[in-house]
Amino acid sequence: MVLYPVMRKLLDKRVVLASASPRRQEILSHAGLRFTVVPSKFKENLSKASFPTPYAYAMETAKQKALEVARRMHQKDLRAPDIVIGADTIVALEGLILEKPVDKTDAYSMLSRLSGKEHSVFTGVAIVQCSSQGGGLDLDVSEFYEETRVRFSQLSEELLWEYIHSGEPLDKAGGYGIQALGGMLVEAIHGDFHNVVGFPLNRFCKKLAELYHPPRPEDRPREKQDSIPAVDTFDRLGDSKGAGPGQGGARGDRRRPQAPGREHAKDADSKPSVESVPPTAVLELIDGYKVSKALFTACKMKLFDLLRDEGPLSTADVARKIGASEGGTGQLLDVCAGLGLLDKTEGGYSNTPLATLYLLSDGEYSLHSLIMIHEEFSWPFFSYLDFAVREGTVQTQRALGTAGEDHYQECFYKNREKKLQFMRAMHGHTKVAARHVATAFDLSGFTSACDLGGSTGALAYELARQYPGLKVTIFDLPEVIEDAVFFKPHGPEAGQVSFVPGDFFRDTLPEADLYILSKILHNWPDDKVHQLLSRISRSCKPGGGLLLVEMLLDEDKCRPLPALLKSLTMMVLFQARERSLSEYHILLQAHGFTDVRAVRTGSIADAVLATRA
Ligand SMILES: Cc1cn([C@H]2C[C@H](O)[C@@H](COP(=O)(O)OP(=O)(O)OP(=O)(O)O)O2)c(=O)[nH]c1=O
Repeated sequence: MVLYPVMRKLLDKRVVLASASPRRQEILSHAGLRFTVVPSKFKENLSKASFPTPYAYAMETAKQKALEVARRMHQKDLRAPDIVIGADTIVALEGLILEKPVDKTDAYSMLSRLSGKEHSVFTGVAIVQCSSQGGGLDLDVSEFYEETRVRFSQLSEELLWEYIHSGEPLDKAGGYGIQALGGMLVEAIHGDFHNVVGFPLNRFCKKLAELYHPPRPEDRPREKQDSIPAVDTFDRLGDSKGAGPGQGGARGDRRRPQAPGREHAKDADSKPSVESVPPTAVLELIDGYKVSKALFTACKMKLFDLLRDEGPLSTADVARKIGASEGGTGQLLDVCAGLGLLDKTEGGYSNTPLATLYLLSDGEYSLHSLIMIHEEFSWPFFSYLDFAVREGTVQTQRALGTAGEDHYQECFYKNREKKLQFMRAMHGHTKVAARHVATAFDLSGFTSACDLGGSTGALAYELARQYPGLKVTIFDLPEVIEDAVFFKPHGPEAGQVSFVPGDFFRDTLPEADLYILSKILHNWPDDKVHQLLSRISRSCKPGGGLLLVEMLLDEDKCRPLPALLKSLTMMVLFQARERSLSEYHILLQAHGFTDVRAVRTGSIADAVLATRA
């Protein structure tokens, strides 16, 4: 769907694939991309230990591969290509990164490790846009990664050696090729097959669509030629001269995103015109609320559940089953198809993987309850955004028709059904990013953790899975704890997690080496935030840790857009907000925490770790 417009945009560009991998060449040429192959000479020898996650390593290697080619071509030709694409595929198992085996013995050691277990295949991709002006080279890097989970069956020694002797493992990450003989070793795969073979085509197309069709105001950050340390520390952020922390520091030259029209406005000679600054971006902004409302409505009508259970279904069937008009249902279904949530074929409508993963009401990573909270609570509060901005107060009276003091209670704990909906919403939202957060830092030095406001335990159970030596206590309101049992997993990690009822503003906090505040600080106004941090600071022993899980704003507070919108939501609902790393640093320092580090996980929540001085 996005392919054609994107590929058309690339037709007049010099595209280079910085990879010797025949698989990548094949995947991209089958997708209709025209490109030249220039294998990268970058030595894949970055220190793995310096990356907090395997995918951070893969993304950085991909970026360095692409940058090496862009610079080399620029030096040689004095004209770099328009776009250089780099990729790096790795296999990750139990914290270990496996690349291509060096010999048969190495292949044996890799494959026997993978036998009978599930592992992740990560491909990091870098898209480097080059422009050479006045002899200089300006590079603009966009990166992403994709993860596919692969489960191997139990491999006998005989099969293992026969496979190794076939010669297939040697030029492949993890020592196998799923696309050929190695496919016989694989019991199950969850995610994009092409990603395992070396290139996540689907994500790549979406990324291109984001970059080229149409240009969006919240364009990705621009990078100069320096590399990105995966962990931001405040000290590093503060290095840059004349810029706020974060600009020109750890994340390179992150210039302001250029909204269409901004660059024209700067140029006094060229007056913006409808031709040079088309209105597409504004029209898209106008339509934003329609997109949200279409999603809310489809979820409210449980269309995705219906199509999972009985699909593919025609418009008439769907309309009949949900008791709605055929005309309206057809339009809603088509919009969902246009949004990439449904596939429409001659056989009828069915869910796309995106809908299957996130929009079913009972999926493991379901965001259905979260969507319903937005429909029922955020939507009415946002209707009074102008009042909230003007008056600087929460618009409970206008939005809910009540003047309740504690509208958090009002919204989410009104009755058991609402409370469970809220808990399910938080559960799905936390679960999506839980693994990214749990592995953002090496927390193996901690033996006890206390997740304050940890609700259903979505993060606690993931921490327990990642750190078998860690005991996690969830400290939350009694009414939350009494229903947390519904979310308990069946695995051994359940035994590492316990629940203590209490109010973190009033009751004594349980003892722990590591305190966790996951999406808590953004719920409260500043005075409450200080009150809570001061209580944690008093309970935390010197050397203990505090892990914050929030969406980090960039230092200029103009990016990333999801964090900005989240912040606006927190303002409208609670007169609260999201913060930048330097703001957290100041807060944490004021309460006796030092060594503040952050990892932007690339998922829907980032992680900040600090140590009690
Ligand atoms: C897991 C797996 C990997 N692979 C391949 C994809 C990649 O080519 C390779 C991982 O090595 P990479 O270092 O990512 O790529 P490469 O060395 O082949 O090419 P270049 O560095 O020039 O870009 O493993 C498969 O073909 N099938 C598989 O199932």
